[in-house]
Amino acid sequence: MSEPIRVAVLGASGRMGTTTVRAVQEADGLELVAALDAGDDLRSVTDAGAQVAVDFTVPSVTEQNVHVLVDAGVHAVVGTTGWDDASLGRVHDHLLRAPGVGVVVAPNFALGAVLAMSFARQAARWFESAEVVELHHPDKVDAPSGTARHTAQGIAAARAAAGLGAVPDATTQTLDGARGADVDGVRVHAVRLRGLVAHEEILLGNTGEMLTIRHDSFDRVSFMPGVLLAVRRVVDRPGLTVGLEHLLGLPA
Ligand SMILES: NC(=O)C1=CN([C@@H]2O[C@H](COP(=O)(O)OP(=O)(O)OC[C@H]3O[C@@H](n4cnc5c(N)ncnc54)[C@H](OP(=O)(O)O)[C@@H]3O)[C@@H](O)[C@H]2O)C=CC1
Ligand SMILES: O=C(O)C1=N[C@H](C(=O)O)C[C@H](O)C1
Repeated sequence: MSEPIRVAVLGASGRMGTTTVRAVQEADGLELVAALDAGDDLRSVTDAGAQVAVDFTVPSVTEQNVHVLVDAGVHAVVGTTGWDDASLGRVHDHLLRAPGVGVVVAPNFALGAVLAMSFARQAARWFESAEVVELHHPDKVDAPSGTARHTAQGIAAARAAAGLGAVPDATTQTLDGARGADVDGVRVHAVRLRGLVAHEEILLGNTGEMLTIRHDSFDRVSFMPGVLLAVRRVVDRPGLTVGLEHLLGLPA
């Protein structure tokens, strides 16, 4: 039998961190060797001999964590939000100087959410209108969600590739925020409600019809199959991968 993959979890006491620690401990072929929280020294990841670190921390520290891990030759699986083209570009460039090291950044590890985003990209070219509504627990610190941004970017790219123009919208008078955030021309709305975990609705409209694509994470265990898949794959996937769709063989 092959040796287990040695895994560290960053943000281990958080909502996702605690679920990830449990999932790694229960997974075949993985061994939890370090669990770090705010204030812990990242050197304990390498001291513990971790091959892969999973980051579920906070947007303000996740990029710096990844650079430290890459310098140490540790593969990274990142679920923390807050990434943009500039921060992803810096990690991409860093990885060119660290051959063999892999980083997977995924805004959502729930298989249904990744499929919903893929379906939305596939459908987007056939609809005049598109808007995204994300709904989360009120303890979430960022809005809109990383998933909603990724969804809107995918829809916008599909619309552009199909030669569609701007989404129709006659609004000229509005309260600030009433039409949500503009992500590449696609409106994104964020709801924060006690009782929710993580939910998204993608609304696609034509005259006389609407297609709704909805995904619900009712429990954080929904993210774990995707996290474990990424941990197992990242060790043989050098460079930067953005989005779990690439590991599931879905069209990007
Ligand atoms: N990709 C995906 O599928 C998913 C992504 N997420 C994202 O994951 C992130 C975490 O979410 P969630 O678990 O709900 O948030 P929490 O606030 O529950 O957890 C974050 C944890 O990170 C800790 N932390 C802060 N700074 C550091 C640091 N420098 N090193 C190590 N740990 C640190 C915090 O500690 P302290 O509280 O002491 O500051 C806290 O325990 C968010 O960005 C969220 O959007 C969430 C769900 C799914
Ligand atoms: O903070 C959360 O809870 C979640 N964050 C991620 C995001 O911002 O997209 C993934 C999921 O929506 C849960």
